[in-house]
Parts: sequence; C-alpha cells; structure tokens
Amino acid sequence: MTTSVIGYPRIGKLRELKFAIESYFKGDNTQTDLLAVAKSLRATHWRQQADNKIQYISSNDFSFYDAILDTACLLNIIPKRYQQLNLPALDQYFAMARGYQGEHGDVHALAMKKWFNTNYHYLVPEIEATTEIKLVGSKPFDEYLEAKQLGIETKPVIIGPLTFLKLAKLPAGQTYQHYQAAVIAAYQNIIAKFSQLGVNWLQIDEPILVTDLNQQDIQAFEQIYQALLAKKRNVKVLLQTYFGDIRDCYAQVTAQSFDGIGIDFVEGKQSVTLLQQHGFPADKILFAGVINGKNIWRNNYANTLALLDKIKAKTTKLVINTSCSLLHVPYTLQSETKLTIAQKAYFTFAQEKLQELAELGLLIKEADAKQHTAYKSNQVLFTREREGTHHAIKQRVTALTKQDFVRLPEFAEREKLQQQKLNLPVLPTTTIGSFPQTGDVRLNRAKFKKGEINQAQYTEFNQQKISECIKLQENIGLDVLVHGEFERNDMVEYFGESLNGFLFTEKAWVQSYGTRCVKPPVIWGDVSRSKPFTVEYSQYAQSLTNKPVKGMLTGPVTILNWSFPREDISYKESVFQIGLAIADEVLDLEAAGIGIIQIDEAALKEKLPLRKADWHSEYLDWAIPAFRLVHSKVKPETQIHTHMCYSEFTDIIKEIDQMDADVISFEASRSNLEIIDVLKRNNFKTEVGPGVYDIHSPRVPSIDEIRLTIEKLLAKIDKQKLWVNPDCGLKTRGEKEVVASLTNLVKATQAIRQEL
Ligand SMILES: CN1c2c(nc(N)[nH]c2=O)NC[C@@H]1CNc1ccc(C(=O)N[C@@H](CCC(=O)N[C@@H](CCC(=O)N[C@@H](CCC(=O)O)C(=O)O)C(=O)O)C(=O)O)cc1
Ligand SMILES: N[C@@H](CCS)C(=O)O
Ligand SMILES: [Zn+2]
Repeated sequence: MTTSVIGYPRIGKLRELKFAIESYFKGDNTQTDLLAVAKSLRATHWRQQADNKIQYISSNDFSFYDAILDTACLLNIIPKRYQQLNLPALDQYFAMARGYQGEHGDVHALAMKKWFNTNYHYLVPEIEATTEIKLVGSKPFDEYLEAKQLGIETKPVIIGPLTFLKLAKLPAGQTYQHYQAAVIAAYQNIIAKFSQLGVNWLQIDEPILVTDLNQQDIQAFEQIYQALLAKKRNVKVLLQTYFGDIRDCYAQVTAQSFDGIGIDFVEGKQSVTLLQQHGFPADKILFAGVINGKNIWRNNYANTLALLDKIKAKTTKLVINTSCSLLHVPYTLQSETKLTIAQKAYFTFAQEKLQELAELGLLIKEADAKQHTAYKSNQVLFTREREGTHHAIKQRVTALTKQDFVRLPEFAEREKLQQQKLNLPVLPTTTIGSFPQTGDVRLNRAKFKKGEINQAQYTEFNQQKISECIKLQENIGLDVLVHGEFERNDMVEYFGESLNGFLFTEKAWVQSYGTRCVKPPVIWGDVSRSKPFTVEYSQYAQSLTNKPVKGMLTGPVTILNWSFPREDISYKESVFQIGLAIADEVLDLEAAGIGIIQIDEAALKEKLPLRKADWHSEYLDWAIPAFRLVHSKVKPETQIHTHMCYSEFTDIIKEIDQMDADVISFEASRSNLEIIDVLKRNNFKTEVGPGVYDIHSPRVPSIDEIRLTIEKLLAKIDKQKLWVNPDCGLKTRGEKEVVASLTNLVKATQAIRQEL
C-alpha cells in the first residue's frame, strides 16, 4: 500500500530555520547564509520521508514565513505600499509579513489570521483594484527541481485557487468571483510549467471545501476546476482537503476529473458516511487521511484498520495519508530526553508518524494483521489503563451544578460597583500582560532549568524585572498595570507546568506564525492544582504600586486548545477539570487583594467547529460555561477581564458577551476595526479594549495614528465602556519599541481625554 504526506514541518528539528531567519532580520546573517540553511533543511526533510518509503512526498511545503504569502507573491499580489519600498524581493516579502519601518519607508504588515481551526496563522493576501494577477514567481518549480536533483520525485503542493480567493482581502465592493478568471489563467500557467518540468503528481490544497459553502462557492469551484483540469496535460492532479469533511460538495468534487482526492477521515466526521452513501469513482485514487496531523497520540491501529476496511469496501485505489500537513505537530520524539520510555510509547511526532504510515501500509496488506508484532505492540497501549486517573477530580466535575456557572449580581450592577471602587479615568489605559521576553529573561529561566541557579536566585531576578516593569508603566502613565509575565515561557506551557496532569516536552516546537513557535504541553491525565502558582508574583507586583495591577491567568478553553488534548475523555470533561483548577487560582488571587483579574481566552475560537451547524452542540455549549465556571464565585467588585487575540468573533458575538466578563480586550488593528460595528449592532454589554496598534510588527505607531484609531472607536463605542490597549501581549517585542509605542498610546489617550 502506498503512503503520502500532505506537508512536513519546515522549521527544523531544532528550529534551525527560525534562528537563521531571525539572524537575517538582525543583520547577523546574509541572504546567502539563509538560503543555504533553507536548502539543507528541505533536503533533510525530503530524505527523511524517502527513507520511510513515503511515495508521495510534498515539495513547496517549505516557506520562509507562510505559504499563503508565498502564493500571493507567486501571483504578483503585492500591494503598492510594499512595491514602493523598492526593496530586494526577499526583503519585500518580509516587509509584507512583518511591516517595515526604515530608510525605505514606513508600512504596516499584511493582516494575519488563524489558519482554519489551528494555532497556525497565515498572512491575508490583499488584492488592490490595480493588481494584475499573473504568475511571476518560480518557487514551486525551483523546489521541485531541487528535490529532483537529490533523486527524489516529489508532488509539488500549491494552495488551491478557491481557498486563496476566499481568504484574500478584496477591494471594497468586489467579490472574489471578479478575480476568478485571472486566477484561473495564472494557475493554468502554473500547471503548464509543471507539465513542462515532467511533474507526475500535483497536490492542490483546498481546505476551504470543509467549511460551509453556498451555491456560488460550489459553482466557482466547478468553474475553476473545469478550466484547470482541461489543461492538466500529463500532470496528475490530487485535490487535497483537510480539517473536516466535504459534505457540501462531495458530489461536485468526485464528478471532476481529478486523478486523486484527499479526504480527511480524522476530523471529517461525515467522511465515511459520504463515501458509503455516494461511493467513490473507480477512476480516481482516494488519499485517505487517517494519521492525525494535529495531535501527537499514537494511532490506534485497530480503529484505523477497521476504518480502512470500511473505505476499502468502496474503493481499492487507496493511498494512506496524513489527515493534514504535519506542520501542526512537532518534529521528532528523538529530541525528548525527559519523557520516560513508557510515556514516549504513547506519542508520535512528525518523524514518527512517517513510521506509523509505513506500518499501516504493511498491516493493511496482511491477511491477519492482528498477529503482526507491530499491531500487537500498538494495541498494548490501548488495552491498559494509563497512569494519571484521579477519581476525586472526576467527581468534582460530576458534582457541578447550574449555580457554579452563574456569577451574581448581574453585569450592570457589578459595573457600577467596580467603577466606584477602581475610580479609573475615562478610557483607562492598560496592556495585555506580557512585557518583552528579552535575552536576559530567557537566560535566567534556562539557567534555572539547567540547575545553574537556585529557586531563590531565579525568583529574585524575576522580581527585579517586575519592579522595573512597574516603574516603567508608572513613568509612561498607564492606568492599570501588569507584572509583565517574566516567569512564563508561554501563557499555556507555564500553566501546564504549574498544574497536575500535564507532561512537557523540551524541543517539541510547533510553528505558530513566521519564526514564532509554541511548545504545547500534553494533557496526559486528570488535571488539578496543588497550590497557588501566580499569586506570589502578582502580590509582589501589587505591593510596588498604588495603581491596580491585574492578576494574569490563562483560561481553561485556551489551555485545552493550545495543549495536545487527550483522546480518551471528552473535551468537555477535560476543560471543566482545568476550569476548576483555574477557579481555585482566581479565588486565591482575589483573597490576596488583587482587584482586577484577567483570564485570557486567546484561543477561544480555535476548536470552534468549521461548520456552523456544529457550533453549539459540539463546542460553545461547554466552552462558554467553562469560562463562566472560572469566575462565577468572585466578589461583585472584583473586575474580571478577558483577552482574545483575534476579533473574528462576529458570528459568536452573543456568546462572547455571555462569557460574562467585565472587560474584554482583543485584536482589532490588523483587521481595520471591522468588529466595532458588530459590537454596536449587538448592544454588547461587556466593556471593550479593541487593540489600538499591532504588536506583531516591530513598527512604532505614532501618536496621531493612535489618536485617529481611538476617535474611530469613540464614534461607535460609549466612552464609559472603552479601554485603550495594544492588540496583544508585548513578549515578542523589543524594549525600545515597547516604550515608544506605549508612550504614544498614553499620549494619544491623554490628548483625547482633554477633548471629551
Ligand atoms: C499569543 N499567541 C500564542 C499562541 N499560542 C500559544 N501557545 N501561546 C501564545 O502566546 N498562539 C497565538 C499567539 C501568537 N503566537 C505566538 C507564538 C509564539 C511566540 C513566541 O514568542 N515564541 C517563542 C518561544 C517562547 C518560549 O517558550 N520561550 C522559552 C525559551 C525557549 C527556548 O528557546 N529554549 C531553548 C533553550 C534555551 C537555553 O538552554 O539557553 C531551546 O529549547 O533550544 C522560554 O522563554 O523559556 C519563540 O521564540 O518562537 C509568540 C507568539
Ligand atoms: N497575557 C498574554 C496574552 C497573550 S494572548 C500576553 O500578554 O502575552
Ligand atoms: Zn493575545
């Protein structure tokens, strides 16, 4: 049986690509150095797959920043503001990704958005009225040839035209159909070029097909692919879908002359039913996504072989595939020295998933797979009870009642009490929590982890940073302060480390955006809290100032969504366990005199099903209660804040209000404040702090720029309900930029207050 991989992690075993790119940004590395690192990583990744006998290996799954951005550049979709910088191509590319401020000009980055239901982020292509869409680049062709020179025949992968068009930002008043013909022509040229190069298989990714589609979308899909497939010549085309099932367009997809169709049987709840009800065309190959590309638990071969039996009943032309790109899992278990052998047995990262694919490829051919050693050793894991089960924790969840999810008194009454108690100026200024995680902060933690310094020395350093951070915020004139989160490696990993029931890795990095990676903890068993873990630092910070300092917590939904979740209990049970642990921390912070507590739900949208029909029953019905559970027992005058990194919650605005926080801050600056009208239309009760500048970019916003943004906000939001803050935490930024940006933020707010 043949095997396929949709895409491979590109950051490198030890994040070599991240370090090479960041050195290039700093000027410590030349373009030649950077290109050499990239080339060597690509070769390693292809060879690894070839060594595991993967027959369909992707090329062009590499990117210096993001594959959608690569596609925009390939298609000449480069907004004028970047062209006018007159930078060399690679620097223009990075200017689009990160913004640019320097001798060539001052421009914002492209908007950045979550990639479907993952913690990966893509850059939103911006088509302007004058954009001439056409094939101009050569990246996919160059990388195909590069692999070929190594003796490896790859299937180049490109983002599909429909997905690309539907994710792009268009000139006002335009629909994506307006650009359809130009995009088709460009893709026809891409296919023609691949054909000239002798490409055997081309993978076209269309994850948009797993989302809710309307008739126009389906029609566009048909038109696009009729036009493309008519010109495919000797190139075989694999239409690859992932992150769900294609229930809206199964008939239209199978009716087209694709040579292969990639279907996700892990997240695609209806994939098997679709196959059983409608069959599968005999002239096509089914690339069956059965190896989870998003989670790290070892595949259960009994379940997968049973699933493959059902699939085989409908087609024998089968390739075993990953469910999505392996970009979303870490590189290799081999780098983990602290997990026990028994624990490691439960996991597979990207490299180990190649072996899983190979083993399944063998087992599926066996007359009696159950007798095979690989099968037997796999099944041992699923027949014994894992350590980490705690009945007391399970009972705490079972004993929850309705009242545990309701905070009293109601919002309006609390709002008055809090205004009296806190006595903040109109348009209170604050930040989201983290301050720059500079080299010294990371070094201190690294030394502590290696045992080179003791707990007291580690804490003393962090207290020194907190003290400087409080002074800095006071000097700048912010109203509600934060302690700076210097003790945290990451807002989720740190919480995992502080709670029972999690496992941590050392090198299991997953790309989040650009060069930024996260190391999600693993939810291994039932979750509980042994002792308070944020109170001391918060209390210390509060002792240094008369201004309020926010207690800073990560919410249960975000902890669940940014960890590798369990597959043996429901998300609901897991999130309520985490919620109870965080609720204990909230009450301890309150008892320690912390009057404002922020519970970040940055990742609230992550597991929101991609289809609306599933939103409530599969997600919101437990995710919103999980947040309410965390703060339901606090006093009326304790102000509960929450923060979400993205403002894309237009469709769940009522549910966000029902989280019943007192204040919510969220990203808005990169998405043109579009959310504000939605808040107004929905009579949003929660006070809001839409981010007034973009923290993902190193550029410093001017006072006038921030003033303008605040004025726009005030046109739509009651001044009594508006907070002024950046988009998100400042941990990725440099100290200088942060001081300059926050100073401008406070000055802009002060100027506006004078006019109110
Ligand atoms: C807010 N966001 C977050 C998301 N997901 C999260 N889980 N957390 C988030 O905050 N998703 C959406 C957004 C945007 N995403 C990010 C993601 C990542 C970063 C970021 O800055 N990442 C850092 C890594 C942070 C970290 O954990 N640092 C560690 C040090 C790790 C390290 O490099 N260790 C070395 C060894 C060190 C030594 O021995 O000297 C190693 O492992 O080799 C720490 O601080 O301790 C990144 O660099 O990518 C930001 C926003
Ligand atoms: N409090 C966190 C939220 C990030 S989403 C921070 O400031 O980094
Ligand atoms: Zn955020």
